[in-house]
Amino acid sequence: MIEVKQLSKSFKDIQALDKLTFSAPDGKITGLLGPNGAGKTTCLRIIYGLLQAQSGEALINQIDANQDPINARRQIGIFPDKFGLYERLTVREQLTYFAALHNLSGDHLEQRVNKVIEQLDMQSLSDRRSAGFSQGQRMKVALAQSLVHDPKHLILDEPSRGLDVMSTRILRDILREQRQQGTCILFSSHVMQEVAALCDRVVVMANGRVAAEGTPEELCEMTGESALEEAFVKIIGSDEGIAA
Ligand SMILES: Nc1ncnc2c1ncn2[C@@H]1O[C@H](COP(=O)(O)OP(=O)(O)OP(=O)(O)O)[C@@H](O)[C@H]1O
Repeated sequence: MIEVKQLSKSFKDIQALDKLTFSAPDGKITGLLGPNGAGKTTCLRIIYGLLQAQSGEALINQIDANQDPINARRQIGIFPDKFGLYERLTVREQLTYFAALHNLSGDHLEQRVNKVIEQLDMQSLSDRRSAGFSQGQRMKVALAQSLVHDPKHLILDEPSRGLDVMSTRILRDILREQRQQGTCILFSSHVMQEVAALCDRVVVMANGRVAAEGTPEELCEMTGESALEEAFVKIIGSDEGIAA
């Protein structure tokens, strides 16, 4: 479970997060939806220990990323916004390298690498170097890399940005599969369709704060709207920076 409690972060005079508080339960997909500049990336970067908050807590399985970023990060798989692949390594070598960074070794490491290759149906790619891979193939490697240490929490920043329809569908299928295995999945988006298609719970952010949270149905009920899109616009007070 990921719990964000009273998290505040400012960059000089910009208050990016203002006592942000929400939680993302295990076995559910939680979407962080907000317009550009709402503070989504700042929040995720604090959770995975790349940024320090000025106050508040970002707890991953009870470990505060602000106090103990290394241990907190061990609990997390990160699907990066840019797929930084090592193009001279084969897929198997790259996955082995990342598994080793997460302290896996020996038979267990080998089993995990084989498992993600199978899970993502990458057998035919596994001994190829990633230079020249298509966008969908690169996405699969990045996703396999985030899952190789079998994390109980998966964090994705704008996951389908730049992906074609096929890659987006593969990504969604894998996220649903991970959810079924009990993984806590948190992703940020400013694309309503993506959130509506995937999320069990939605945390709507604006100006570094939670504007509303609940299931898509609850958000509609709360605002008296039948369409999620209208509910979001009502909650945020504008449709600027949100994509349909
Ligand atoms: N390193 C930084 N230095 C200065 N200001 C920053 C920095 N990072 C973020 N900000 C500011 O903090 C606010 C929140 O930014 P953040 O990137 O978290 O928003 P976001 O919701 O992820 O937006 P987007 O959807 O555009 O990625 C914005 O006003 C942004 O300009």
